[in-house]
Amino acid sequence: MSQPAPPPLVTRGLVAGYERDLPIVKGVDFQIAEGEMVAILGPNGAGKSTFVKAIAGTVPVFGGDVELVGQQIAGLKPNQIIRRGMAFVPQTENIFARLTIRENLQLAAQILPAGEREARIDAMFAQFSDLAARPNRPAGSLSGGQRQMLATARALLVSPSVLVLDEPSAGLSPKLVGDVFQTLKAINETGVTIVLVEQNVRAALKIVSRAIVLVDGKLRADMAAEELAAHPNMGELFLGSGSEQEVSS
Ligand SMILES: Nc1ncnc2c1ncn2[C@@H]1O[C@H](COP(=O)(O)OP(=O)(O)OP(=O)(O)O)[C@@H](O)[C@H]1O
Repeated sequence: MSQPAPPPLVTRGLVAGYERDLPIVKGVDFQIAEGEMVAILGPNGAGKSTFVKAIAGTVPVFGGDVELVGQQIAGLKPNQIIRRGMAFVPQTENIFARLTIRENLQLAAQILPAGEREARIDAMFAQFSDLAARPNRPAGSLSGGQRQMLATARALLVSPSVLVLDEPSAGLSPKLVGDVFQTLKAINETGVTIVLVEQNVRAALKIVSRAIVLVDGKLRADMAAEELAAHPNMGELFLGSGSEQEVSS
């Protein structure tokens, strides 16, 4: 009998932060199945961004494992992680404002073999019609939603199997949040596994199938999106008050 394929992304006891003696992420176990879309939720300062940055290799990992399709990636550099199939869209500084849309995509495409770059850029223009409409426009002149689309297109250029986004809706109007989330849902439906950090809890729970809640760097809940949305103690879950027990479905 053949072995089942390893999950796209797993963390085991992940400890990470900015100083070794002051960890922000304090031993988080997380797993996502192929094709799943999962939100990382929690109060301000809970360590959500630090968690995904550690997975993406932009914040130091001090302990535990991160596995991408069964391969250990903790401690690798961001570019090595991208080459193994995981792309990360940071919350800020995710595009080059002074460069045009096309130049932004060309820069991201440098990681690909030369012969594949133009075809992948064309594929992104086919997928993101707003970007294709004016490819020579400076990225700095785009609206917040379009910038987020450009940052996402830069990440998708490398055909990742896992896409990780840090607060893709930050700073956007409710209408644009809806547009960005629908685009992410459509990307997920093409088979890309997605992990996203979100503050916009209600909107996020409408597009993901599952969510985890981090409080003070620890896993507080891991449950189906519908169940979390209907949870009678959602406020308590997010504040981390009440029982110190992990809440399970
Ligand atoms: N570059 C940094 N250097 C040192 N500490 C940092 C740095 N970035 C974040 N922190 C600290 O790490 C903790 C967790 O921050 P993090 O941004 O991961 O939380 P978060 O859950 O994403 O919060 P928010 O929703 O407010 O963005 C906070 O106490 C924060 O001050």
